[in-house]
Amino acid sequence: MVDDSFRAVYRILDASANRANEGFRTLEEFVRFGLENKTLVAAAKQLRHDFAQALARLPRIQLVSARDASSDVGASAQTVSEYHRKTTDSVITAAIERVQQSLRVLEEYGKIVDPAFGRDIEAIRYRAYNLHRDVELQSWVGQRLQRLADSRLYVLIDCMSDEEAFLTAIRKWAAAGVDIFQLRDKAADDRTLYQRALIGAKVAAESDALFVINDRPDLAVATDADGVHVGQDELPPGVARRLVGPDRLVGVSTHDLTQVHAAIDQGADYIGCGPTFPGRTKQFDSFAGPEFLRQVHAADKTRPLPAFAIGGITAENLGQVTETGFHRVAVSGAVTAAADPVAEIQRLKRKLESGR
Ligand SMILES: Cc1ncc(COP(=O)(O)OP(=O)(O)O)c(N)n1
Ligand SMILES: Cc1ncsc1CCOP(=O)(O)O
Ligand SMILES: [Mg+2]
Repeated sequence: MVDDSFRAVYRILDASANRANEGFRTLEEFVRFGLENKTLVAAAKQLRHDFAQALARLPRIQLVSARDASSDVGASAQTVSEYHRKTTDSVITAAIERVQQSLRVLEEYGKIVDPAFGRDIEAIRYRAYNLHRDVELQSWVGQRLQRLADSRLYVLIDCMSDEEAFLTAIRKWAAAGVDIFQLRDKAADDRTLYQRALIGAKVAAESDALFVINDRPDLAVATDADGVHVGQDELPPGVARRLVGPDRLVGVSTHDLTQVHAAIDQGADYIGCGPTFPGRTKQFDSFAGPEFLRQVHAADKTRPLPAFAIGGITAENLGQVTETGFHRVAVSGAVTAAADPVAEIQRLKRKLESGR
């Protein structure tokens, strides 16, 4: 029979142990079947195993004897939010919170029964914090990579006349179908770039569009942008990666297949391929043209990598791009200089999605 003075403690430990186990398993299923990340699966399994080892210090028969789910006054106290899970991210967040809260309860009340148990659970709790960090980062970068894979229309924008015009354009153009924005403004000072990028990253995130900074990994990190785009004259992709970290995107400009393969080897998440046609935003002495696009599309190695044709692309010449096999484009003047940018965005998007 359970000593009444300990009965409440045993019930608390029993409930928290079950809740933590359920949370660990919920996380592990996402890491295994959602992220398909072997390293994280191994870490999650090991943590769950070590947690079970720590629980073995508790008098199990006492915990089970004290269990009385039918008289649990907390069982009927539900919050509305616990029945709402919109995405796997919200499931993961709830599971992480459940594990962390349960481990803290086990640690504090477990010390009453066995101080060594409290110490074991404290160590498990800190390992759980790190695992949760890695799962959330992987999940966030996973989302960015998925949105990148789904992207078709990429628009390069400058700082525009003021913050309001900048913010309004991003909001309206994202709603019209822009998948990725890149802030590229060679005339702007750092403070202006920084302030616009803070706004752009936030507004783009609200609209499910990605927001990338041209040339500057430091600004991408400082403004929590989704990534950075570097050309052949900027920092090498591997260095940009070191600066922005594993959970942001690194895009690389390419003008021939050698540069394409180098970009892939250095960990690019996507490539820009051009310049394709003469345009108004940047002048070139020569053009890689549609032939380069055909080469990239035909090269097996580039298969999985999102590639955006760039340079003088408009709705009028888009057909010359899509017939090479490309179905992603990066444009600037076609949208920013259009009389009706929203209509132009919709026109480009329709053509990209229809393939003609
Ligand atoms: C998507 C995309 N592709 C290519 C470029 C060109 O980048 P880069 O060669 O570094 O030239 P600048 O844009 O820095 O003048 C790009 N910006 N975006
Ligand atoms: C930055 C850059 N790099 C290659 S072409 C280009 C400019 C793209 O702008 P537009 O679409 O107006 O030619
Ligand atoms: Mg550049």
